[in-house]
Amino acid sequence: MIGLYTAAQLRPAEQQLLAGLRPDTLMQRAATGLATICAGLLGRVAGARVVLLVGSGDNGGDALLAGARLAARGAQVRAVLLSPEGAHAGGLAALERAGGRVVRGEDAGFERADLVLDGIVGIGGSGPLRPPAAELVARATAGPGLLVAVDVPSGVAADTGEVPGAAFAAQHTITFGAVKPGLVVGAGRGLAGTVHLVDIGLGGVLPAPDAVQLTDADVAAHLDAPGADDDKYSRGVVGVIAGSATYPGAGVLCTGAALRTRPGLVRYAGTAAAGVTAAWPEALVTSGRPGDAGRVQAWVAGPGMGTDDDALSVLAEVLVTDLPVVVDADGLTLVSRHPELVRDRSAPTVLTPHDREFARLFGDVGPDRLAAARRGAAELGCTVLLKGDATVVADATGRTHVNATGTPWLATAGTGDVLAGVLGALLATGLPAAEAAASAAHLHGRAGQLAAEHGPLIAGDLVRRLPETVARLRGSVG
Ligand SMILES: NC(=O)C1=CN([C@@H]2O[C@H](COP(=O)(O)OP(=O)(O)OC[C@H]3O[C@@H](n4cnc5c(N)ncnc54)[C@H](O)[C@@H]3O)[C@@H](O)[C@H]2O)[C@@H](O)CC1
Ligand SMILES: [K+]
Repeated sequence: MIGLYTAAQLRPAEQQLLAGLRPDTLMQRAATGLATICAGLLGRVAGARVVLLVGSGDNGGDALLAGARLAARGAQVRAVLLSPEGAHAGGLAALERAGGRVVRGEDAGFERADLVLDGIVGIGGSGPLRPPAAELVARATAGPGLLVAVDVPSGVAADTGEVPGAAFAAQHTITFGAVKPGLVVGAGRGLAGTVHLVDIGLGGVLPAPDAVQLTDADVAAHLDAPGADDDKYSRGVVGVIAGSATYPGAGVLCTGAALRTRPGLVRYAGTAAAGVTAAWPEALVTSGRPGDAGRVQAWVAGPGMGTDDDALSVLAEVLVTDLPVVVDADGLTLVSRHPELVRDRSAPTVLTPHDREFARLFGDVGPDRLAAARRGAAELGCTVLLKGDATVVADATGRTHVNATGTPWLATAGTGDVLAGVLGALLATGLPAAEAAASAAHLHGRAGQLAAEHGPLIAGDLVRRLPETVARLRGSVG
């Protein structure tokens, strides 16, 4: 599990750690890590042209100290100071001692730079990047130099990923102590590039994280192989309500995904029964009501089921049970009209909206996706899986996961139906809703990555790749 930490969580931890250390110890550790990674990215340090963008806080101090280390190894380092009187004095002195030079923006040589290090602002930033910083960023990023951000790309809100104005579009972000949410979610995710974490020794003093990312190993732990005592019922029976006689596709994809994630038993209830059974003879189908399907441990309801009164009565029948339920797609439209169907439940419910569905349920997502998912979850006392470039899962207690897998190729018809089926299968095993939802997003993203290795993907490819994805995840942890 990778913990994501806000500035408000990091600062006291840093203070606590610093209490027993020399005042500049953490900054020196940060700068050493920064210089080492920059050297690795450059390949050859001697003679490399490095430009530092230096703000007046400690983020600029990090850049100056790292620049000093690179200069000491023979790099030609130039520093542009946004506020000459405010620049970190120790960092500036170290840079000059090592042969680095302070220059005006016009003399930075961005057009010939090998690497630009953005130390304008880190976790101390607020609001849109101010005009002089924004102008400097525009010029710096137009050149050929490798774009490396110190701690957080300037202009990205570290806690949320909000990007309210101009920002440094980094190819790499070298972050200290812990990964910040803004590097992995929202608009910030798209500006952070590859994230490198430098350990500055905070491990023992960090509180519980604000949010987490699951790793392959975390998800693999939920995908254990059947034991000798297992039978088709003991692995968790999923019930699927999806698709219609006219449009059976959602039922086929959702049922297939559930079967392929955790083969045991999948039951299907609805008017797409004929299409589903043709595609998946392994599923037990009924064209009747959910109550006719037989016993299940979790329901998935919604993809392609329609939004008329019949669909509403079917959804209501499932939501009055004391079983975990995933509500997706058309089911979300129905819940937005009848939120009490979810609010009044005591069993776990997972809602899986994309942004427009979320807006219908809870109002606009806004720039802070973590806060939005938490808000929705608290409002209806459920788990919200907010789909996106980095899917966010929050439960009613505020526990939050940010997904770390996936590919833009997943933005194609039917992939949501697959996710709903994967999630239903995991929920039926008895996993808590938030774990099931976060694991499903992770697995779905990995299946997408695997399918994309073979070319442009369609949703059916994800279903086909699920067994191999599960095998790879399990294999990755031996
Ligand atoms: N606190 C610690 O113990 C450590 C901090 N470190 C570094 O210190 C950084 C935090 O330092 P600070 O608290 O000094 O804050 P920052 O350096 O992140 O930001 C403060 C500076 O940014 C300016 N600023 C704020 N918003 C701005 C905007 N919208 N446009 C332009 N300028 C803006 C402020 O005027 C101020 O000069 C971290 O991001 C990290 O890089 C690291 O050295 C590791 C240890
Ligand atoms: K920065």
